[in-house]
Amino acid sequence: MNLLDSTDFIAPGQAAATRRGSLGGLHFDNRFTRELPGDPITLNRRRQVSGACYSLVTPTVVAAPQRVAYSREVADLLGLSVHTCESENFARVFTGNRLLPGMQPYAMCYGGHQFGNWAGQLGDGRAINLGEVVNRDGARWVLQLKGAGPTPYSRTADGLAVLRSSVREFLCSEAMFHLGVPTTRALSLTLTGEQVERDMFYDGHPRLEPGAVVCRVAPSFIRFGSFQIFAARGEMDVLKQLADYAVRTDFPHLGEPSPDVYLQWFEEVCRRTADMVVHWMRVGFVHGVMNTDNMSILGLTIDYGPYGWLENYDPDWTPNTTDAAGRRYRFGHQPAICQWNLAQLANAIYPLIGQAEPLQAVLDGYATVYREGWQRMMARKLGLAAFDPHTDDLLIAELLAILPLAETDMTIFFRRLARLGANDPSAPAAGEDALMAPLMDAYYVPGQLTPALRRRTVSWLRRYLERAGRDDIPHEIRVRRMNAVNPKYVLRNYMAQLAIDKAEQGDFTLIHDLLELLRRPYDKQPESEIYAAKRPDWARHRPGCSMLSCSS
Ligand SMILES: Nc1ncnc2c1ncn2[C@@H]1O[C@H](COP(=O)(O)OP(=O)(O)OP(=O)(O)O)[C@@H](O)[C@H]1O
Ligand SMILES: [Mg+2]
Repeated sequence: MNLLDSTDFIAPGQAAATRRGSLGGLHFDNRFTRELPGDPITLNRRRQVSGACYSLVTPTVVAAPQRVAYSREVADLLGLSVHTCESENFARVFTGNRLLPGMQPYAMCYGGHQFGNWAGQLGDGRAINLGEVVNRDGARWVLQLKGAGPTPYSRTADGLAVLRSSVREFLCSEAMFHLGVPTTRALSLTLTGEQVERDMFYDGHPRLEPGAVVCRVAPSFIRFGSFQIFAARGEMDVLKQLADYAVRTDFPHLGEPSPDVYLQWFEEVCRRTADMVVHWMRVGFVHGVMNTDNMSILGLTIDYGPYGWLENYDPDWTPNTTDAAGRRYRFGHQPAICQWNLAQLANAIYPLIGQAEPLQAVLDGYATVYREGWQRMMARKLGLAAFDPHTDDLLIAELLAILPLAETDMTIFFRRLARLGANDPSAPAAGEDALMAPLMDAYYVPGQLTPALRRRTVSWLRRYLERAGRDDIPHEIRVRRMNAVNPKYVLRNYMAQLAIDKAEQGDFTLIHDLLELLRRPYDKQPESEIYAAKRPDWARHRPGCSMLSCSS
């Protein structure tokens, strides 16, 4: 039987499907709702929800579900065939119009610090979890619709998402995965057939935009703020239940929960978070809204809102106009913000451990874990065999001091470094023009590369080549290694915007093309060379390309 035959569906509002078991390949096992306390009130009304990790809520039925795109890798993870993904029912299920037996939709309760201030209860205001699929390998994947209608946590907002932000979320989740960055995944992008009003820059110019839903997929969507809310309310029993659940479900290798295991768990969360942000720094990703409600307990990148990609290397850049004044979430500040967020998580779980010192020690350890991870990563970007503290701290510091002095495309610059002949003993002695030639495409404004800056850059290149030459790695191997960590293609801000512009006209081809391109971000793809080039000039100041807001 086809998995998504209409006979397999029940409409929202009909009796909730409580039947567990497999259905044409999708096997639901809803451990989160089964094991954790739920909200006894099932009325979908905005309110404070106490003593509960979730509220049962049904996605809002929409007018005309239409599939825009899906990720075949994520479909495969879940065991969904191409035939199923291209069926009409697929769009109905993944906009929330139809529930499959075994699904039990719910919104999660969480709180969070937003821009450094405690915001109280936030929760899934527009995300609705459909259920947990256990796939053929026994792996657990939670399916979550973003933009599926209001929930008790919607506060003053509408519970919806627009095509613009959903294209960005869909493409970037998958692009990040293929870059090797820990992330939530995206199964599908669908249109609802309804219009949603948004004031993109909060400046009194609302417009109607097409409504859309992304189906996200992750082993868990638990956030730092999921623990904070219970600690803040003094609901210690729920805090403990959630922590025990998280340890048992997602960190089973740590053993049965105990104060010591909670500490080890926190240490692992610190390590995973450090690993995630090292990857962000490697590929030039700026999250844009690193509030504690947007931090995954699994160390996954979550919430692709006003994110952006560093084009010219500028550690002070933030894509988020809402953050323009304080630049709290600027590129260079992300590792420190992770530590600040981890400190909030430590505060929240402190009652489970009862001792501040060991928590503080783990938190302090984050700085070391991050630094070492960053050093290894930078050494790889430069094609060095290993980070040598005697020389490489200064070498890298000088490079990062030079890059912002002229607008220099980060992605192109690092990718092109591999073209320099680091194994050739005569390379450092090459003339200035020969040394600079592979890098010239990275400069946005030729005039900014003054003779003094050019001399300084050349002198750094010579130093770098001498240092790299000492490693004695064959050229082809060095190039291969560098090309495996320095992407050729990233989702440049303007590329997502072009895909949005077309999609809003009903043309989804660029979404499909970019999804395809970004499946192989490290490979040469000659037919797509244009996307490996610098951001075009028209995109320099265009909204959506250089500045974004939280409006989505
Ligand atoms: N249109 C909306 N309707 C209802 N709630 C919303 C809406 N937009 C954001 N929220 C809620 O506001 C809070 C902060 O929003 P934020 O922009 O971090 O999240 P988000 O983009 O909706 O979702 P997520 O973190 O799940 O990716 C969250 O509780 C979120 O659910
Ligand atoms: Mg969020």
